[in-house]
Amino acid sequence: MKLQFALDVFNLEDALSLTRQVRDYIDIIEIGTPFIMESGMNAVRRFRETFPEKEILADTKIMDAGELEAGSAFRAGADYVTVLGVTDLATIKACVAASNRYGKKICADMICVADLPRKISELEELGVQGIAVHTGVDQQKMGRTPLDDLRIMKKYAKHAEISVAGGIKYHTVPVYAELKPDVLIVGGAIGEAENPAAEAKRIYEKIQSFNV
Ligand SMILES: O=C(CO)[C@H](O)[C@H](O)COP(=O)(O)O
Repeated sequence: MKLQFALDVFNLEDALSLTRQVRDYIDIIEIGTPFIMESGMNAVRRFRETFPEKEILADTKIMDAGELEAGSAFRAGADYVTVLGVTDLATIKACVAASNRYGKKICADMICVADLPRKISELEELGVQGIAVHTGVDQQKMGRTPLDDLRIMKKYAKHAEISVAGGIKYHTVPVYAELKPDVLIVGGAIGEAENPAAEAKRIYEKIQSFNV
């Protein structure tokens, strides 16, 4: 199980500095959607140069023009690019084509997908390499968590790597880790902590205790 650190920030230099503090405790760096909206693919390029040893996910949440937009993020240095599961299958197919051209991976974000079992089957049929269970920031404010969706995902996914995101914190890591997703995604709990390095370390170590 890997730890993906989501950078939902706005300032490139602050994000680089924050990531330097936690780099020993994270496996995947997520260039979050608000960050991409602010800094574009320049953020992906800078992180690729600065953290050559890390995997990078560009959280583009693609909705259209799949080949064009995914290709842009892969050329900038992303190892994973996200597409929205709710979009047209033609767009998802185009993203997968781009991932195969660059030898990288597409991750479908299942935020707001109503029929998870059906969508999981369609995505795996198209060759999507990763699927993310995701309760968004606005949904979290209504008290929702991604736990039930993760249970469904584990039941129906056959090949794809499974990741999970949505307000995960140190004390809730075990309930997710017990379900054995491939990637746990944590944003605010690390980025907004008083001591991000200490928080990343204890979350990373907790995850490692489930990897034995
Ligand atoms: O994709 C996202 C928002 O759309 C976030 O990156 C993801 O939800 C993880 O952040 P947090 O742990 O703060 O919920």
